[in-house]
Amino acid sequence: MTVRAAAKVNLHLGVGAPRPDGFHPLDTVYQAVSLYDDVRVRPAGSWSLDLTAAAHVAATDVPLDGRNIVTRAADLLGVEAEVSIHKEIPAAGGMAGGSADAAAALVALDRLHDLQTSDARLLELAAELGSDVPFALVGGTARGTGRGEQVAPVDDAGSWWWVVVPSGTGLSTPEVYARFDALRPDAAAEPASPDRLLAALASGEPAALAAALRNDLEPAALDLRPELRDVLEAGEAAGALRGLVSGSGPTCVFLCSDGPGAREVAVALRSAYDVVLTAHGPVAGAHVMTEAG
Ligand SMILES: C[C@](O)(CO)[C@H](O)COP(=O)(O)OP(=O)(O)OC[C@H]1O[C@@H](n2ccc(N)nc2=O)[C@H](O)[C@@H]1O
Ligand SMILES: Nc1ncnc2c1ncn2[C@@H]1O[C@H](COP(=O)(O)OP(=O)(O)OP(=O)(O)O)[C@@H](O)[C@H]1O
Repeated sequence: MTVRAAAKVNLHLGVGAPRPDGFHPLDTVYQAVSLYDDVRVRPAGSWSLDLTAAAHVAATDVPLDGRNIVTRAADLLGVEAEVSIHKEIPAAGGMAGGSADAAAALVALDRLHDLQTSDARLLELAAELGSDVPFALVGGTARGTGRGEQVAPVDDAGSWWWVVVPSGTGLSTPEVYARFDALRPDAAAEPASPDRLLAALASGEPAALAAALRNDLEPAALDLRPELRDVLEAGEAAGALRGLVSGSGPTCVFLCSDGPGAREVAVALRSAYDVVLTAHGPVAGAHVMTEAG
């Protein structure tokens, strides 16, 4: 059986001052977009894991041992399987590729072994694996609070088009949060609320959404990777409504007016950047693709 899970973009990422446990309080709005990883599981008496990746994914740094988040998901469920991951989501790119794999693995292994884990328990296990993993289960467009793991769907009247420019080299999420702390020693305890973004989503208007996009981690990602400013400028010069660093970066995403608009921006950016993808959102959370006998 194969379970598919989508990448995410944070449309709003409000970040507060670090909590005593080191995590940052978030008020974020996630959107699942149409770049997918697939996790295929087969019955087996022992554990095995292999990985393939689309040409645009630099997956050589993804560990295949007990550190892989899919192995950790199987450990939580206490099951064995023969598992293959196929990645189309940029690795360490700020689009929650590892989190998508974890969510897909939870669903796939639960089904394979007929564990009948409740949705509430799957969400708890997801939160143990990582802050972004519960959203990867749920998909669509959702608000995330706590450290990002408490997710609730929000009204989204639009169908939104994105151009995605991954970077050859990933950024470490803890490093980006540490740079946020260094740049913002005065950060308020409470993260910024997404009210304006939520109103824009409900309007369905691309120009309103473009004006409301916000990522508090963007200055930290740009400080670590100044060249991303050029990427953002190039996308906006090519006609995107707005460019934004995705989550902790370094992937840059560009909101466009519609599908043809996104294709036009993508064509223009391909003259300067090796990998330029288009995607739309919102799309579904982790879901079963095939049930092989
Ligand atoms: C940047 C985002 O992708 C935005 O959605 C997420 O906040 C990151 O989520 P994630 O990759 O699932 O992160 P986790 O695996 O939970 O945490 C990795 C590390 O990121 C930092 N971290 C993560 C989430 C959070 N709310 N505050 C943090 O400071 C911590 O240093 C933590 O040790
Ligand atoms: N299945 C997996 N796929 C990708 N990375 C994994 C996986 N398992 C463990 N990792 C490790 O997690 C790190 C972050 O990978 P991931 O692709 O989830 O980052 P990300 O897209 O920046 O995530 P986020 O947006 O949640 O910060 C990688 O550098 C890798 O070492």
